[in-house]
Amino acid sequence: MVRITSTRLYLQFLRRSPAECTSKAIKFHSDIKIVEVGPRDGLQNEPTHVPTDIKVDFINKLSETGLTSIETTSFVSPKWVPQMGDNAEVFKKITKKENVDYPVLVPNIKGLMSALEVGAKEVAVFTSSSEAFSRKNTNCSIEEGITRIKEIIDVSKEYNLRVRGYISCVVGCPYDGFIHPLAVTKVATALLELGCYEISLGDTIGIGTKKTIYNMVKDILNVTKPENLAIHCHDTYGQALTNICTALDLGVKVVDSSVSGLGGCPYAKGASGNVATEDLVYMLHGLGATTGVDLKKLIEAGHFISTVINRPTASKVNTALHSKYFL
Ligand SMILES: CC(C)(COP(=O)([O-])OP(=O)([O-])OC[C@H]1O[C@@H](n2cnc3c(N)ncnc32)[C@H](O)[C@@H]1OP(=O)([O-])[O-])[C@@H](O)C(=O)NCCC(=O)NCCSC(=O)C[C@@](C)(O)CC(=O)[O-]
Repeated sequence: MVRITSTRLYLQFLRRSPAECTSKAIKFHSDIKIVEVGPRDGLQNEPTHVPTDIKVDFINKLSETGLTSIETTSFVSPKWVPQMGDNAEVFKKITKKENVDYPVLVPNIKGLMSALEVGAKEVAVFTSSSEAFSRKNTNCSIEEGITRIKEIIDVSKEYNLRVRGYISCVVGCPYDGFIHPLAVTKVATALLELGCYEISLGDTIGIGTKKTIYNMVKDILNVTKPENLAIHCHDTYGQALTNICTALDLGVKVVDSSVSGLGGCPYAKGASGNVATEDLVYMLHGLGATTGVDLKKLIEAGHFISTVINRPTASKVNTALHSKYFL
């Protein structure tokens, strides 16, 4: 807590405009891009099957909120993640808006080919900074995973596809425990060298704190600029917003989130959803940042999906504002 020791200092403090009291990074980077991962990261772990048309309606509603990137589905093995088994149908059926990107997650060349067939323009590849998680999630080592990613990127270049890279377990792993920042920097360097335009740093089990997130991002900034990074925080321990602010303070300007806080990873038992997009937008707007997102429409989309999957929203902002806006 700041202790004000003299009346003069106290008066100076009171005279500061609200903008001066905001996070450093927000002042320097007022445009924050949100990558909505609810339809993919959010729904992939849902135990009951969500009908394709519901997924399509959900994505269409998200497309109307002002979000500019919506991760739509994943072209992974349906044996591993059955919920994403209707990937092609979902992708083909959604109404694509010109100013919105619809990236899809792919684990290998087979997934990439399916994504190309339906006309995806951007793919996301994924690996981990933890060896054990890599094996659980993709049945291969980190090194083998990076070889698969190289194959994906080589083909993607021929088709002018943008490739975003995810790294999971950037501060901790459910199997390997604490992850050293150097392990993350090593994988991030490899993905950037291969040609990923952005690396999304995933705190898969939401175990990060201000300190561990700071140390991890700071270390990666030895090899790349903040413009090449995104932060992806699950909220298992309620630290997501704080951790996101920590990354923003270091210059990161892209944040992943899931409307209504949907989600969890099928290979990280107990991991809860991503930070809720509604909570993120509320926080960013409160800091004076621009996101282009209409909070009211977002709340409606979050309420829609929570209702159809029969799950209370994990967004505090949605809980607080839904009745005010809609009842
Ligand atoms: C990578 C594999 C495929 C390896 O799985 P495998 O079993 O080693 O692969 P395989 O090559 O032996 O294939 C097994 C079967 O899957 C099929 N197959 C193989 N590939 C595909 C494909 N692309 N699309 C459709 N089918 C596929 C393949 O054809 C074969 O079918 P069969 O001959 O038995 O009938 C598997 O482990 C997999 O799909 N893993 C994905 C797991 C996943 O989706 N996890 C969640 C996403 S990552 C995440 O959530 C974290 C993140 C990104 O959000 C960030 C964070 O929070 O940390």
